[in-house]
Amino acid sequence: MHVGPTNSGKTYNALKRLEAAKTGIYCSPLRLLAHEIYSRMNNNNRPCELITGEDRRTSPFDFNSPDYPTNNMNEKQLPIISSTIEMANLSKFFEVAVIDEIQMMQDPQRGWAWTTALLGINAAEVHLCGEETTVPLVKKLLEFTGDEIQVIKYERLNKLIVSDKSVSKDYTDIKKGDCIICFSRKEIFNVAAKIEKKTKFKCAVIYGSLPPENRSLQADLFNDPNSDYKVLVASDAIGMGLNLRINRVIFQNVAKFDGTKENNLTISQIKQIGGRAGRYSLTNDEGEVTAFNRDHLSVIAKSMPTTPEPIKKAGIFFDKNVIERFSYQFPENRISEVITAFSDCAVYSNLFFMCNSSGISLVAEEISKYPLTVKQFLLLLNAPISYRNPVALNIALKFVDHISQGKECNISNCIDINANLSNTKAGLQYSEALHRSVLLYLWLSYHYPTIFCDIEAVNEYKLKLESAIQKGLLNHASFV
Ligand SMILES: Nc1ncnc2c1ncn2[C@@H]1O[C@H](COP(=O)(O)OP(=O)(O)OP(=O)(O)O)[C@@H](O)[C@H]1O
Repeated sequence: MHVGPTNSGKTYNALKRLEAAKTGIYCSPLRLLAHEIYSRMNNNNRPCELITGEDRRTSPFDFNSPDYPTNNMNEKQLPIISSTIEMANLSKFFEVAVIDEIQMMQDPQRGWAWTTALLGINAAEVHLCGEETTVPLVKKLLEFTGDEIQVIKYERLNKLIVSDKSVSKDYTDIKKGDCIICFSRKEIFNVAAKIEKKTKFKCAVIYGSLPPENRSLQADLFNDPNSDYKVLVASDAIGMGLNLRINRVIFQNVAKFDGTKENNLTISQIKQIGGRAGRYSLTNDEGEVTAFNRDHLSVIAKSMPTTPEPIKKAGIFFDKNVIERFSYQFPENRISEVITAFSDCAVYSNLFFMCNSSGISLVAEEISKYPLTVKQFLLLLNAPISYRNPVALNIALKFVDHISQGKECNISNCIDINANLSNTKAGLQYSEALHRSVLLYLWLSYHYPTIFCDIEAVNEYKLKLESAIQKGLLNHASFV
């Protein structure tokens, strides 16, 4: 286990070991990070394949070519795999597996994917990277599997300091390399517009519902020393995966609205977000963390040196095959009812918790209106369907309709791909919803290749959407 604070080289060292292995897999928390490792490995002459829900790519090397990469024994290297955690191959044997951000086992929605990989991956050496708070739980779980564990502790590569004074609320103290952390899309655009008005800097923006491709483009704008985008305004979506040239993190707030109420940020969240300042290899200066509000700053100052409580439980989720067998016993009930009953009745040890199935229940409710087989129904419950966004949900249901009828689905059957994509606030939101639909189409194409076979048009449209979203983001000053 490689444990330590953010920016301490945990993943870097685990990946060095993976690169040298004969066979191996990297399990990523994010699609974009899986892509980054895929590109980085192949650029380092280490053949690598990519497997995510939406994308599969072979290594760019030709095995029969004399230039095919070899190891120091002059043997041709088998490709390693870079995969998203949910897609991790649990049946193949690997010499080395790397599971990144292992503390995500405690995530209420996706935690099950880390627990399943930890307990199920078939490798001689498994490298877990993440927070030290996960060590006691991992040790307990490994008592059941009989694995040996070695814990390697890391220190931050760059110094990180907490400012002794807060930043002026009128934004006049904003400097190049600052990153302001806000907790809603609306607030991000408001703050970015004010900073652009009060200072000479332009702002790049990053938030959770932005497609990863656009997050990456915004990160490039901010990282490029020759661009005017010297300031970043972002949500906590920057906590994982992106390498950013941030010198100073400024918290706009230390509480986050969850849809019903405001929750104070946890110590672990404050450390993870604050730790993004002063990323080693991008900025060699020390990082700094501060806030606009003095009370917020004292919360941050208390949190940064504090060790968070160890995590106590790992997420689990039901197995599709079990639900399928269950559902045959209750032919009178809808599958959504079977799932709810299963979640309510499941008994498990206190080392685990059942991941939140409310999103799945909403999707189940919507798709139960279509004549699907049990297998189709259960597969769709795992699909990335955006049930909260009416535009994306409506398109998803058109896809479901095609599946239920076994009818070929061209993207233009479900989306007007020739319609203008505007760069207004509403236009940006609309393009973001369409992008989610396109990703769903690609996800479905791997499960129903004869129904969702319009791949070339979809990939072309995906690029068009990313370009429209980028234009919308550059126009953010007009949103407020
Ligand atoms: N020995 C090294 N030589 C060169 N660069 C390094 C070295 N160790 C780490 N880095 C670079 O420092 C940065 C942070 O490293 P890494 O991503 O491994 O940190 P981490 O501890 O996994 O942090 P996080 O949890 O925030 O991802 C990366 O850009 C990485 O490439």
